[in-house]
Amino acid sequence: MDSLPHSALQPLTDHGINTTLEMETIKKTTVPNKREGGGSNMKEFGTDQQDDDGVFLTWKDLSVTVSNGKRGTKSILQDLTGYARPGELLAIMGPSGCGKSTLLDALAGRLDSNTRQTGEILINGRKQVLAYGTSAYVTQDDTLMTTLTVREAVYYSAQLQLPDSMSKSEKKERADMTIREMGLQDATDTRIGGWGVKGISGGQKRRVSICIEILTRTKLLFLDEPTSGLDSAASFYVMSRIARLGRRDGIERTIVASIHQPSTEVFQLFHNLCLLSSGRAVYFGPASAANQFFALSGFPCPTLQNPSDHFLKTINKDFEKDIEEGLAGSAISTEEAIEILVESYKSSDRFQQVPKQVAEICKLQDHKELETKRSHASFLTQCHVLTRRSFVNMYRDLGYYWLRLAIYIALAIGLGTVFFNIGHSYGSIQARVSLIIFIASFLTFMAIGGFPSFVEDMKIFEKERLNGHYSTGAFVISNTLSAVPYLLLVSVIPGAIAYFLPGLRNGQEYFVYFVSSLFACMMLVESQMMIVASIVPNYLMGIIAGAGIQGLMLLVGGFFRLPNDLPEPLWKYPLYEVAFHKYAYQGMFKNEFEGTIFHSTNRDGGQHIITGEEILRDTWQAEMGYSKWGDLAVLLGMIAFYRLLFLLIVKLTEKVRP
Ligand SMILES: Nc1ncnc2c1ncn2[C@@H]1O[C@H](COP(=O)(O)OP(=O)(O)OP(=O)(O)O)[C@@H](O)[C@H]1O
Repeated sequence: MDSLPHSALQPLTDHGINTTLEMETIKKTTVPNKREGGGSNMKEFGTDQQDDDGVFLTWKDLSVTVSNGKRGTKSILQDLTGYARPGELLAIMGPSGCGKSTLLDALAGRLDSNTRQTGEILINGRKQVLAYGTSAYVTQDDTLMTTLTVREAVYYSAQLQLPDSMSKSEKKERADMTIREMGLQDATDTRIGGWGVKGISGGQKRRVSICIEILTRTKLLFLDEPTSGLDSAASFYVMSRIARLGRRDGIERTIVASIHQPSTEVFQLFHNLCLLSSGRAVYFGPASAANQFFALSGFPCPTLQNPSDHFLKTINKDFEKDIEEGLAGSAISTEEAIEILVESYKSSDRFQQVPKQVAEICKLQDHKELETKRSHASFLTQCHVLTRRSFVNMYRDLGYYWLRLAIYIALAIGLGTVFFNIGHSYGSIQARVSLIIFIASFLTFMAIGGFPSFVEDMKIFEKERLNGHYSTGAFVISNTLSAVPYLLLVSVIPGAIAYFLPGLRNGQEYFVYFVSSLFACMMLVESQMMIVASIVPNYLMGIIAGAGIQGLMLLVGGFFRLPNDLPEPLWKYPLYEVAFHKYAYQGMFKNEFEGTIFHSTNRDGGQHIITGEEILRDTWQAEMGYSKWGDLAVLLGMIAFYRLLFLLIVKLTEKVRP
């Protein structure tokens, strides 16, 4: 369990407000008349009708099913009807696996593609898509850049999400204020940490995730278990600040949160409660009336028991025996208890009122269409901030480039030693070719080693992109720019060792070409791996798929089987033509051999001369119609092509997402 540092509790006492008083204040300020919102009369919506900037979210007969293969379909949500209104906090509660996250996903338009949704979800009475950036969603898992400190993570995010009209200092102030609001002031300079590197605690990560999503104060906020990993005091402070957001700066925000185990104090912050059991509604209505509903249905909350604990205990059928015993001598099973509650809810006035309220919300004519574009940082700012963030991440993540640099140096020293001073004899031709092939194939092949780190980047990108933090174009550009210095480093240093120790062709121009070609190949492999990551976002499968693609290209690159010997359908056309190895090998061969002469002495003492052009044309069947710079240009063109393809795939995925 994460414990909140003492100073994190200070803001309340700093302002001379005690906990109870603050709760009262929250209730008074954020809970207008509609706190008792069970009634269906239109007066109830009076204030909201005037506030046409708020977001009314309604759902009617919402069902979600998932295909269970041959076993048919499994129902996750069944005929749910409800609403969430501006200035209010709707809590979704229920036992684990009852469908809370699925309901949130459905409302946020993020259901998995293997699910099927029926029923109607309306925003401000209209069917409209929640465009990127019009809502924020704090997901259950904390996908954060582990190498950054808390301050950096929130500050970079503020720079990305807040508009250019805000000054840098204002953005910084907003970030600092949000960090303080979430009680993270003592952890600001601690790295988030992740696999293998301990950083902040799980509960603190949860709060960093919330910080990042509440920075822009979107009008619609979804939170999936915002208090998981938090102790009861931290849960209360976090939830009270979230509740306060509902009516901050004179703007009413709609907040929907799934929550597992609210304390009595936290429960009192909820305006409405949606209680689910196995995807069915057990109760929907004012949170304050839920206790009475349970009592009237024959399940009164025992004195001194937290009502939310009582609700969950009554409807949790995962641990049948314990619950039965827990039902204070009651002879009925949990299944029966749930049936009684569901029927009791269906026959209640409240159940009749909910669709009426939904209809009334939908009838309101003056609701604006949801803003489709939120004001962001400009594209240039996004590129700049993302490049800086990515550069810092690559610098601090040993697995991204540093480990590769160390291994490349070791390999280059190995190569330099094995091929040390190959000389200029006829026999050195074979050694030169072998050395070049090893460098252009194996060293570039190892560029897939950065894949796991890139997959982590992709996860963060996907989460941030779904919440509309920045554009896909900015991500691709920044990822390309931030990688350049590191790729230069891993191609120049090991490249120089592997070039000069064996004594490859003398001359600055030749070395520059060699290193440029190595750099282009590494970047190309990374670009191909980006595409793999966008299709197979899983380490192991991605590395296997990536290695398979590289292996195939290596096979048809024109060395292991000469170009004219490759079978024409498929292997020569198109694979040989699209394999980057063809251009890498031919470019590096031309760089090494074009314009050179090698002498050999026969057994009888006769001299034999072979030119570099003959080696290229006759031995390696290189295409001599264009220069080595043409090969390099093809490699650079391929980098651009693969990066654009990645952009296209991500954009298409966004389009086909439900
Ligand atoms: N895309 C999916 N494919 C298959 N099953 C799914 C899918 N989405 C949800 N489910 C199933 O639906 C049920 C509800 O899942 P959901 O994540 O909504 O529950 P939850 O109430 O949020 O649980 P928890 O509180 O433990 O997070 C689970 O049994 C889950 O396995």
